[in-house]
Amino acid sequence: MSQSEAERFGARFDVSRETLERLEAYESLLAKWNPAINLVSKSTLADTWARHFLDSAQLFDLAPIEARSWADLGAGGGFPGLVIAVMSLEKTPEREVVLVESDLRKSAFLSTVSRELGLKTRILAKRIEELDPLGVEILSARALAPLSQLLEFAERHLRPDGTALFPKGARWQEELAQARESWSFDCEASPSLSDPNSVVLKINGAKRV
Ligand SMILES: C[S@@+](CC[C@H](N)C(=O)[O-])C[C@H]1O[C@@H](n2cnc3c(N)ncnc32)[C@H](O)[C@@H]1O
Repeated sequence: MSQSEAERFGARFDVSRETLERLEAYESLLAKWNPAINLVSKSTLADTWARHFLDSAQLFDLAPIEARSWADLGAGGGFPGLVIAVMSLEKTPEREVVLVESDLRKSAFLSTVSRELGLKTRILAKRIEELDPLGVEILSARALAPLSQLLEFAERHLRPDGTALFPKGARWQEELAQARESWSFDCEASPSLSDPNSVVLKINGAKRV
């Protein structure tokens, strides 16, 4: 862990020392478990704050602070869901973050971090397609599926007035055009803080056309 990275993160997102200590504990657990279960690619592990924490935390500010329910689909090693849960504990403590991850070893990791950090989460070790509708206010998914598929998940799991937040890479415009063939929706694309070619798509009011 680089102290200056944590400090920069703290200043950028205006979070307390306690929140930074929780993220440091998360970083240690990630480094400990990663060789066995490959939660993130080895090449990004040395740069967890920029590649994973910052990239996840940017979604926090795009969601209404009053939202009480958030689900992160295909959470993997906890990005963005666990970072959102850490920030929520300080800033909106009544919020519950549901983490959906079908891989049992990864979901065991999510449960361990969550318990050790005292987070308000619910870990669902199931396939997204097998879940009863979650009815959440905010839905996120990073590196899970093309936008059209994510909108199908949102149709089932997001409240009609809810907001979907999907980080997307360099081909985001192509995915957006393809999704518009089957869906109508409002979409704002915010430039990513972690990669100049990437964006976070904020989607509301998705309906099949
Ligand atoms: C490429 S990883 C991304 C993980 C994390 N969101 C990230 O950005 O680091 C996709 C994750 O989604 C999980 N996954 C894929 N399809 C799923 C499904 N249908 N239901 C639940 N989890 C799924 C995989 O096990 C994997 O951990």
